[in-house]
Amino acid sequence: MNSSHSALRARNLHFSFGDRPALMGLDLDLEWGKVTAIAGPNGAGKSTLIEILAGVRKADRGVVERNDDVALVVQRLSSPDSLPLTVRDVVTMGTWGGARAGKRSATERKAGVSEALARVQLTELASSPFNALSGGQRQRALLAQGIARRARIFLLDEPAAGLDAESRQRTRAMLAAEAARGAAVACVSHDDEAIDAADVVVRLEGGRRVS
Ligand SMILES: Nc1ncnc2c1ncn2[C@@H]1O[C@H](COP(=O)(O)OP(=O)(O)OP(=O)(O)O)[C@@H](O)[C@H]1O
Repeated sequence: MNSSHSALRARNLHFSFGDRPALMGLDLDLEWGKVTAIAGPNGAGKSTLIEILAGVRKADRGVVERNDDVALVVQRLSSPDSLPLTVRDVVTMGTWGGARAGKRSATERKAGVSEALARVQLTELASSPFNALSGGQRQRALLAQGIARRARIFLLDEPAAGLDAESRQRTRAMLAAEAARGAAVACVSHDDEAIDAADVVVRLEGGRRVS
């Protein structure tokens, strides 16, 4: 296999919490232009996998090869009350780092932030406090942060509960749009609709990939 063809390639991932194995030898490829749903029962290892793919948790064994910047959209993030951030602030943070950040002028960055806000339909809430957003809106703001950074790999840990059907549907449409632009998207999905809508479905059970 030529690894340069996939956006992300993971091989033989192992991870344990103490003596409790969470991932046991998992292989995964994420392809450009595709949405991959990561499905499976509670405790199967989905969140652990997403964190290892994103690089915020290190596998005990195995390798992850990432062929572009990764945007990680986690569950239930909030900003500290002592550091009030607007939605625009959160999206602007996306322009601070990343492989492509340094090459842009301040004007280009501002335009990139506005475009990212528009792509996730949050333009009207740009000046609102991030903590005042609903769970689904926060998720979209973090997605916009990745878009502003021009990340091309999006990893989402979708909460099992707490988002209404309309909100999930909106996020799903936005992820499909990013994939249509060529991004590689992986999303932990709990509902059948999201799993049915994905281009690729990866199922975990007890820390192993079963399909
Ligand atoms: N911080 C932790 N300390 C100890 N064990 C943990 C920790 N986080 C997860 N685990 C265990 O690791 C295994 C995998 O958990 P993980 O959260 O990755 O599963 P999941 O598929 O995302 O579950 P859910 O659908 O409930 O979010 C489970 O057995 C879980 O109990």
